[in-house]
Amino acid sequence: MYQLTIEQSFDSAHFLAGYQGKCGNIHGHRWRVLLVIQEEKLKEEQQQRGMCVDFSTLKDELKEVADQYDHSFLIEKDTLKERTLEALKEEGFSWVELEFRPTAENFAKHFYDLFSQKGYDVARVQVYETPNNCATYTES
Ligand SMILES: Nc1nc2c(c(=O)[nH]1)N=C([C@H](O)[C@H](O)COP(=O)(O)OP(=O)(O)OP(=O)(O)O)CN2
Repeated sequence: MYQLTIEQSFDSAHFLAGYQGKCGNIHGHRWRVLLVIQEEKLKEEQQQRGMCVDFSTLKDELKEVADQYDHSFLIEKDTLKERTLEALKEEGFSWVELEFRPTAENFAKHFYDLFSQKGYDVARVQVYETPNNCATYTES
């Protein structure tokens, strides 16, 4: 089995709704996402001969996803008042509404599912929320 690992990152603000402690306040992270995909066999033809998939293809796909969150405010759906969102909008701030609480675990599963849906055999996804804190999601 061959495995490829690709890393991308994004800088975002978030808070954990309902969290008793400092992470309940708005704060920022540089989120590092490590995507590991696997293949039994390498491609045999043309450009990708001897590869599972071209690193640059995978890197671009992960960057496209990471860029959706970059320099944004990640808000779990229904956790801020409508008038707070209106005020953010008036100030010209942008945010991304998430269906899940923005924890490292939930992001790891989110990226796992996304790349599985794209047709990759995803071995695992690791999300570093800080240099020392990392969550891994795998199904194998
Ligand atoms: N299992 C999880 N625990 C926590 C998560 C998470 O995603 N999964 N997230 C948070 C907070 O977002 C927090 O910012 C990160 O944790 P923490 O270690 O408290 O952050 P720091 O490294 O900045 O803490 P220092 O005390 O400054 O070292 C909380 N828990």
